[in-house]
Amino acid sequence: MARNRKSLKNRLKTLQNPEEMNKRMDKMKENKQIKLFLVLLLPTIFLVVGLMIFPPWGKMEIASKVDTMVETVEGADKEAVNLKEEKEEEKKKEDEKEHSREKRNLKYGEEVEKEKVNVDSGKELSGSKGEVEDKQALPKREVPGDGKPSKPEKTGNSPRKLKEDEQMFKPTTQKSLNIGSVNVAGRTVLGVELKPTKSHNSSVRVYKFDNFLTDRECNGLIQAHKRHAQEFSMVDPIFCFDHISTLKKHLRDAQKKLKINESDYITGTYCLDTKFSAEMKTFLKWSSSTAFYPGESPFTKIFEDRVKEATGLNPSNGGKFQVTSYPQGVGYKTHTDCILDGYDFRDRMGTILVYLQDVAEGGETIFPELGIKVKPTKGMAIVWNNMDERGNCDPLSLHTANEVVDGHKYILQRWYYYKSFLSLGQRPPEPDVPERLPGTARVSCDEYEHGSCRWYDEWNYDHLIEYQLKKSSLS
Ligand SMILES: O=C(O)CCC(=O)C(=O)O
Ligand SMILES: [Fe+2]
Repeated sequence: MARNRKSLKNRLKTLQNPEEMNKRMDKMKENKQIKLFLVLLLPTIFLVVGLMIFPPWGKMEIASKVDTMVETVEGADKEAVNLKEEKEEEKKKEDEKEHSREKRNLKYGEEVEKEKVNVDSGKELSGSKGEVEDKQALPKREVPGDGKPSKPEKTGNSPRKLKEDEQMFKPTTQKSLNIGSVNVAGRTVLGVELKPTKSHNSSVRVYKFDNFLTDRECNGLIQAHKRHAQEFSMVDPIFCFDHISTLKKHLRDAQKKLKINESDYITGTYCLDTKFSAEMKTFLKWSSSTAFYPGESPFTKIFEDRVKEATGLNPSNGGKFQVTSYPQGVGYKTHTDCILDGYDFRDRMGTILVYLQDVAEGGETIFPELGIKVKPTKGMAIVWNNMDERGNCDPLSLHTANEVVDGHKYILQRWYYYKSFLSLGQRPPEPDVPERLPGTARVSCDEYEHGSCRWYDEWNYDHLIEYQLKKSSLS
């Protein structure tokens, strides 16, 4: 309070003194000028400093850079879109190819079904087994009938899934036959051993079952095979040889003078290119094999159950079902169904073969080492073991299909493996090599005997492997 009173007194003193008053007025004017100066100068300073830090020309440059980038990104986007479109187009083509393949394969299954080869039994259809491929054992040489596991290839399954399946898979072993009897369409059919006419110390035993398939089943299979083969014959097949010497023998026999060199083979194979293959088609003869797989027709279950009952052969050790036909003048080389000196138990322990129609003359199945000769008789099955109980391929299991002299021979074949594997009984994916039109069949001419070429509706890697092994001998 005392301080307020003192400052009031000072103010009164100033007002009463005019000199003091003028001094004060001048000071106030000075202060106003400084304020005005500051008000005008400061924004200018800020403006100048601002322009120095963020020059508008720099911004223009950045903006133009951003624009260019946008353009580039848009360009890249367009390129990506084009690429994507191209990829989609490619995928579409690939899918179409795959689809037509699947359609073909399925069609065969449908055909077998359509022909009602299953009418004698109304049993349930089993689902198709497991997976595509397991540990690969490459065949040492070509084995008739394409029975060995094929090379792992494109599949719809992830490697992880395959691995899981592989771990889950429990192989079954089929060491021997256990021949008995079976009921076929209300009749008991009995297995009978075919006695060898030659003495031998072989483990191989051959048995026959009359009327193992009904007439209706035989006819159905023939019809399905014929249709399938007919469909396949729309595209010229590619001719493959186990060796160039086999090709030369065929040419010599047909009295054909064709100059063929390395460039006429499809790269990576022993298969002749389209031009030469078309030429071969005009003079070679072959038997034809078409195949279907477990679950692709109700018949597969009926057949494997019947086989199990009659022979003890376990369905899970069975491979594909193959129908083969031989026209007049054609037979098949002397061979074993298993690999001699093989190193793998995943080999064909037993074979069942059913004759689907009579053959007027020739076409016998001959076991030269055992002295056994079987005349094709409609519905009759023969079954034998190729390996002994320890899993060795028995060389005395050699057999031949004698040339058909009069008539047309049709058979159904199925092989049972000593040790089963994951891809057994699965339709194998077709290899990409050699490049060919979809639906192109392969005629394999392996060894020169009885005109042993065989037209397969499926591909495997044997000829590619053979080629790799014998590449040097090509020239
Ligand atoms: O047709 C035959 O009699 C025998 C055929 C054969 O042994 C085979 O294809 O592996
Ligand atoms: Fe055979």
